[in-house]
Amino acid sequence: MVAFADQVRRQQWLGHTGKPIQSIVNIGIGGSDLGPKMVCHALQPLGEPKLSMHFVSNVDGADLQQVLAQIDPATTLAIIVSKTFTTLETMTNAHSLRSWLLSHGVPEAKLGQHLVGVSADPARAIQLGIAPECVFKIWDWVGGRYSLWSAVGLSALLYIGPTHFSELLAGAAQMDQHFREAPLRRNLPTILALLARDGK
Ligand SMILES: O=P(O)(O)OC[C@H]1O[C@](O)(CO)[C@@H](O)[C@@H]1O
Repeated sequence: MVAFADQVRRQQWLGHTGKPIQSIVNIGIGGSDLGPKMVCHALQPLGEPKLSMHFVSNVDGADLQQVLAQIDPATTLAIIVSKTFTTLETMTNAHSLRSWLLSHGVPEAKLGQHLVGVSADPARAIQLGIAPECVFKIWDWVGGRYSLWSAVGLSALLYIGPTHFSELLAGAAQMDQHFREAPLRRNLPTILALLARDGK
């Protein structure tokens, strides 16, 4: 995943016309959308300025159309993120985006340069035309709401780069440890949960 991200970030991963990737479109919903979207938003100052990031989750076609109006198929990389690769909203948007690429000049044989997948079920991703080596695997035991820390974080990795992404993972591991060990009155996730409850 890091080798792939490095290639895209160094402008060595080329679209079908030989131009480097400039736009990343993350297609997913729930945990396959919100985590990476939040990281890209929150860590924008660390983001790669040559990449514009887009997130599509709504099955209402207006969501996807708004993004397609801003990007060039020749320089677009779509990441289809779905643990199951069966989620209706994500599959609908993935098929629409695939058709848009094909109808805007991307030859079927070169779709692999514009489409990658993240899934616990790589065979389903390959059926969509994604090259086997471009399917990044999520472990079965990763729950959707925590999946940012797995391959679902690919768009965040592309945007903030491997060094910052490793720091993000290390920070999460540190917080896991703090949650397990800190006394309740100083336990940050516990305090946040209590504040959220009181806020209701
Ligand atoms: O990643 P998938 O399989 O497309 O599922 C999308 C989301 O739907 C849920 O299964 C339920 O909302 C979440 O856990 C998950 O993040």
